[in-house]
Amino acid sequence: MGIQVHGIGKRFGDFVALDNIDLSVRTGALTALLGPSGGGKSTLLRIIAGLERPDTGTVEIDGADATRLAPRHRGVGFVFQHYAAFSHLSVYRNVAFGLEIRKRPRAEIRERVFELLELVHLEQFADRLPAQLSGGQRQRMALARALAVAPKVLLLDEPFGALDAKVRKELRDWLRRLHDEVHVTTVFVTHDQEEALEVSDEIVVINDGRIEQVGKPDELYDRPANPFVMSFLGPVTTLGERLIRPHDIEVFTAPVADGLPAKVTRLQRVGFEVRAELGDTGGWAQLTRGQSEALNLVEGAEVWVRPAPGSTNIPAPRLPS
Ligand SMILES: Nc1ncnc2c1ncn2[C@@H]1O[C@H](COP(=O)(O)OP(=O)(O)OP(=O)(O)O)[C@@H](O)[C@H]1O
Repeated sequence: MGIQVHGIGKRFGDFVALDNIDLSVRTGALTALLGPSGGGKSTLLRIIAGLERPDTGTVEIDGADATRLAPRHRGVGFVFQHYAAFSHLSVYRNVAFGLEIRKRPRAEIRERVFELLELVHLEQFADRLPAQLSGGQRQRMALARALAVAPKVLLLDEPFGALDAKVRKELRDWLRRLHDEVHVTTVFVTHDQEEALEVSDEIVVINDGRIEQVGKPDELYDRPANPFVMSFLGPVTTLGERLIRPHDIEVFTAPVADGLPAKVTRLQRVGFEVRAELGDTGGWAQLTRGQSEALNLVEGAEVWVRPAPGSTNIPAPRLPS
């Protein structure tokens, strides 16, 4: 069940936005569509929502073919980055809106709206206007409104994208807890790898209109399918012919088995970490301040470097010549 996407293709003129996408989203899971800007994440989400028509392929929601259904008949709730609230209606009425147009009994609406406002911690703001809320509170109201009509699927397009870093972080922790309470199948778009790694059950990496990899956050981190996925999830460098994370490079001041000789061409302290540029290898190692001090590292030092045991490293892509 959940969401099944088969053979979805979408062009805008000559530009291929989505190229034959197959994807299965698990019921009840929180799934992130992660990738760089312009990769096709929003287009895929909008096709699932019914806001955009695919050129080819099908969308199945909860076991039923939804490809030709209008958005309101798909049982989906959605929230966008810049949420458009009804500015003249109270928070209560904004959340109640979908239930009112469905002509639900007044007492039922009241009960449901207060249940939702409690869920998003806005019960004391029921009578305020949206303009009297902070950005984070408005996005929580948007989520309550999307959940009001008990959607089978919740679709979120960068819902916290417009907010500052601290509020974003609070909201994503909160989204995770909310999801653990309501368990509605949720797909959210983000270009922020930390957000995806922290919050989601499953991540779909999308780039250039194609899916690069699908997996749980740990699977993607530990076993990236290719250099793109590995470098999109965080900093990478090279060691010999391998692509590796800089904190997975071990540094020694005497020769070690399998160690590559290198010279520290630059030492840069950045907060709690020290970056050691390894001139002749072209890479760099990330150490803690304590590690760097214990090794007495200085610029110009001769060192030996090797991948830490158990670290993830994959063949480095060849640079175009
Ligand atoms: N209506 C449209 N007309 C023409 N091109 C479009 C249209 N919608 C999207 N595109 C193009 O399709 C590509 C994919 O866009 P999409 O918004 O899906 O990417 P995205 O991965 O969500 O990126 P972002 O994070 O920047 O929103 C982009 O190059 C975009 O310019």
